[in-house]
Amino acid sequence: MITLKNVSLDVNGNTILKSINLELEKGKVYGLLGPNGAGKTTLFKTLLNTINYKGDILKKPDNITIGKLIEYPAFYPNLTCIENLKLHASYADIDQDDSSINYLLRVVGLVDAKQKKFKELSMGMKQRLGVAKALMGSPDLLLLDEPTNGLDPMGMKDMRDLVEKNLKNKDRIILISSHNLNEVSLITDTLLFMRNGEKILEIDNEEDIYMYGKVQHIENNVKKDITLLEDNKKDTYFIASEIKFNDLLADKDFIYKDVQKLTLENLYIKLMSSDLIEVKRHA
Ligand SMILES: Nc1ncnc2c1ncn2[C@@H]1O[C@H](COP(=O)(O)OP(=O)(O)OP(=O)(O)O)[C@@H](O)[C@H]1O
Repeated sequence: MITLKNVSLDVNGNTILKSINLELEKGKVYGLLGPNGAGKTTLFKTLLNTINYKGDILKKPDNITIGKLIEYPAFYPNLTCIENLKLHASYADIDQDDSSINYLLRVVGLVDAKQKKFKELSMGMKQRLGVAKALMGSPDLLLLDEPTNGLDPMGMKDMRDLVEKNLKNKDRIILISSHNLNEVSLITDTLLFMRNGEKILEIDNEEDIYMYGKVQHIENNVKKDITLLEDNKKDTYFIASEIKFNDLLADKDFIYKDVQKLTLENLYIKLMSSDLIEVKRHA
């Protein structure tokens, strides 16, 4: 488990990350969504401890290992896949013999291309080699920053299968950032929406349809199955999966108004183009 408490970053007076609170649990895949400049890559860098942030990141156990694919995968163009991975293993002081490197190449579907030079690989193959590098040492936390960037639909599906079948396991936390909402919704357990350096909503990724509207009579009760959102503190809104919302309708203590169905894309647009932000609950 990794806990972020009030993680913030200011650079030259600009807020890059704003008081991020987050709990990452092992066995789960998290999707990080947000527009260009929202702070997704910077959040990865705080987890990697490569930038000076304020706040705390608590890791249990504290020797959690991290694998990363951040920005464009960097390899030597004239070396083969296998040579690149061996070189990285020696730089990173990770004990990898030939059979474990071959195993990694098999996991990412590159075993037939292992003697190809990096510069000869397709974009999708390069990304998968980047994943193989990230997987070295079987990390507890895997950070994948836009792993489907530049991939065609087949490449995206390959990456999705790779995450679901080979990367996800009960002991690992996976955090994936992407601009591709469909991809993210297909492979993640939890969606994290970021805007202007702030985590504005965290929601279980259960369905493609979300119910959204205003909610009243929430002050004295805490509804577990809805996420409350505030818009400039004028009104309280809610967001819930369709199934949960149908259960909630039976509870007459709550009044829901202006309810509409939103696709993930519509939800994203609404969150990014308004002041909506998740309300902290009093548990
Ligand atoms: N080294 C740096 N110095 C100053 N500002 C930076 C630095 N790196 C990033 N930023 C700024 O931090 C903000 C967040 O950038 P970041 O790369 O984390 O966003 P992102 O959500 O990953 O965006 P994208 O979707 O384009 O990858 C941006 O405004 C960016 O200009």
